[in-house]
Amino acid sequence: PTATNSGNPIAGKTFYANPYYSSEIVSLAAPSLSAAGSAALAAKATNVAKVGTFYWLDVRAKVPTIATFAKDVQAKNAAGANLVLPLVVYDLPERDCAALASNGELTLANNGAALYQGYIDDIAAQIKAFPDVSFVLVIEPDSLANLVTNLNVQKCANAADAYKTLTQYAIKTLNLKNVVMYLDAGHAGWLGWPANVGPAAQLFGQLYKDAGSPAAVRGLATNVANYNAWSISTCPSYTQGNAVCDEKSYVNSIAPLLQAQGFPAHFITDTGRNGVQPTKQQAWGDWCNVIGTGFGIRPSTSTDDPLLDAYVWIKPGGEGDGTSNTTAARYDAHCGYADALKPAPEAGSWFQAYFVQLLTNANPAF
Ligand SMILES: O=[N+]([O-])c1ccc(O[C@@H]2O[C@H](CO)[C@@H](O[C@@H]3O[C@H](CO)[C@@H](O[C@@H]4O[C@H](CO)[C@@H](O)[C@H](O)[C@H]4O)[C@H](O)[C@H]3O)[C@H](O)[C@H]2O)cc1
Ligand SMILES: [Mg+2]
Repeated sequence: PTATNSGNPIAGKTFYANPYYSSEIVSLAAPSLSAAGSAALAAKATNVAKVGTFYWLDVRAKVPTIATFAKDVQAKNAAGANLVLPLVVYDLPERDCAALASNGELTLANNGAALYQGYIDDIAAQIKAFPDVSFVLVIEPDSLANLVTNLNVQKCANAADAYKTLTQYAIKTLNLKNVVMYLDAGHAGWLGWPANVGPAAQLFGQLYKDAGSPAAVRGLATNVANYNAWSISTCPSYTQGNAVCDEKSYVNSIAPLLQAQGFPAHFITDTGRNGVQPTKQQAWGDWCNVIGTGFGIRPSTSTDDPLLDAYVWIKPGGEGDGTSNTTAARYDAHCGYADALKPAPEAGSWFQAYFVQLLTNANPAF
């Protein structure tokens, strides 16, 4: 494929709305809203349950769920739907190495590399069992991005080689006909800085080539679990110093650098929590449970940029970013900041007040 408009492999597809997220809403959010007398919001909540979000394989125990969802997708597609199954691969040893909130189950000291390869093998086996189902995979949020900016963090420095070799293992093993993969690439406020975008492109390009340029690797995913606009006319104050202040400009600045290295990357961008612009972030690096946010543009493969395959909801809105309990093992100070909604549950757990915030502030509205 040559230019930036080579065929979008997910064009026209709809993202599967998995029953895990819809059950969080139907069994947790809606009843709570009704009990609080917000019948109107409860009704809107059930509409959110129909939106296709990415399902995070954040522990090995969740891998068998793939089969459950894939069977449902098969049935729905047999009945005329045009669904793809969106998943996040997210279990590297020393996960989230520069933070604490999302640290995972695997560590290098406890056989984490071998266990991770087993995790990837299990995912591949599930996918191979459903050759007629198309899978869209986001590979390891917050991993390679941390190798660009946080090698000064001991945990990241120690894990750097493992992150690279295991990511290569993942994209080679998951390089299957019914798979489209996007490597996580942070966001405009992380790797979009002029000082970071070159090293980022170098890292992604090298890894792509070292893995043999896998056909299933379509490009990069941006803004995962973050809040940046896809396209904004006035850069918010907290982005000062970086003209690359939205995801569209980040994508358009990194794409040619990747192309130059033989990586014809295309993109997907997380719009699950970017509906309110500018955000209420006090600093651009504030990432935890940010107040005042809203659901953003709905998932769609109709975009305004040939580089962008789709707007997607990767971080499921309503699942927390990190606990605000200062005594918790995974307590990260970012989740105690003034612009972080409190009290907050552990990362990945249902955060009802946050869901209500996103729903109330949704743009477009529900
Ligand atoms: O003026 N200048 O010239 C200049 C030059 C350089 C500057 O430095 C840049 O400053 C940026 C902040 O502005 C930093 O970006 C932050 O980096 C954090 C990781 O360290 C990210 O945190 C992750 O966020 C994830 C969700 O996105 C969480 O899931 C995950 O748990 C969590 O760890 C933040 O998003 C991201 O915003 C850059 O590293 C840093 O290089 C700054 C100014
Ligand atoms: Mg996180």
